[in-house]
Amino acid sequence: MSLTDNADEIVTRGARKEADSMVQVEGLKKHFPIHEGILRKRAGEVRAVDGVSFSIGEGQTFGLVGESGSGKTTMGRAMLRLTEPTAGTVRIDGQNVVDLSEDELKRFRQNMQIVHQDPTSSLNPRHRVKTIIEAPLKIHDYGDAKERIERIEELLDMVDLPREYMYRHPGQLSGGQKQRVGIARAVALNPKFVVLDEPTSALDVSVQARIVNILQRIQKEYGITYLFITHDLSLLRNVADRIGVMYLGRLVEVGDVQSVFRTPEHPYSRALLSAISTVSDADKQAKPEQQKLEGEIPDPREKPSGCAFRSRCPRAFDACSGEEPSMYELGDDQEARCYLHDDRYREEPDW
Ligand SMILES: Nc1ncnc2c1ncn2[C@@H]1O[C@H](COP(=O)(O)OP(=O)(O)OP(=O)(O)O)[C@@H](O)[C@H]1O
Repeated sequence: MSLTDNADEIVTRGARKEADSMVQVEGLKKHFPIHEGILRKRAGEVRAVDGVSFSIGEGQTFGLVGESGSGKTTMGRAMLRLTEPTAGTVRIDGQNVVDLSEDELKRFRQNMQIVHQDPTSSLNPRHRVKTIIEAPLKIHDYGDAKERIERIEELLDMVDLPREYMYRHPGQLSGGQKQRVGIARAVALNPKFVVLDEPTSALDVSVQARIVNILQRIQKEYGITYLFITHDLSLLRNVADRIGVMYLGRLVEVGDVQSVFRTPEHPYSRALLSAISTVSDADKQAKPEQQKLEGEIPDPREKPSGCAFRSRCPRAFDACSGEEPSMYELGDDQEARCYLHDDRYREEPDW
């Protein structure tokens, strides 16, 4: 265990560890100004994403988990520049997308796509499926009309939809079928990186597994790198290679999925894991004591000083209200932002 209280050191270590990564995020921030009163005067800001760094290996899935309001969607959108980041860099296949001009960004979009949570609002109800899937192909000058139809057929096969569905409107499809159209549209140009923003949470439980299955199959076949955003940690057990746990705009734990499930090293991760019933006995074994997550996530405008989780943390002690803890390296691929891992506080209750 070592204390990494120097930002440069963290960046260097991350870069070395993930030399073959497809996605590298460093110091990403997105702050939203808050305006109040008739004159809409600036009255503060919401630090939705506040200095986040992580990377994703090529063809891998990084699961991003946290309660509602922790900043997951904003992070996914800022990474794709669907909202402009306030600071930081996002490298996708070596290209810092934050640096791209509008024209360059438009071209680069074929490499990075998103699947939205709600397929109903993300598909234009007036357009046929053909028009919806063809849109990115046309924008990026993919072949002639015949080649585009062939590609649409291929994509419908890929998401297990009958080819004749290309002549249907979204209103004639079930929720799961609409989401499959959303996936077909996102992968139409064979992107390198796709953000999956709660891709199954608006769907019936019965169709969720099917959607996950399709996403995994496509990833395997095309080697696509995923950021899988969810508030459902149990979903990530079989889907993610690595996990990032987010709380009030910051990552509090990052690690490979096995390690985080077996031995969650941040009290927040432990609390999230305690709340799910599908943790296996093997996962429970290392840390049998369960912790309940009490209270609500604080208003991000009134973020506690020091460790932001301390207002809800059963293990909080004096140091937690001082400086925010750094990320402590805890294994080959696991780190947690918690003073319980600092040698200076080893006297504290053994958890
Ligand atoms: N356009 C915006 N203007 C101001 N604040 C915003 C904006 N978008 C998001 N926020 C705030 O940023 C914080 C993070 O929101 P975000 O939607 O990214 O969280 P989330 O973890 O994805 O939550 P959910 O699971 O509910 O989607 C919240 O406090 C939210 O109110």
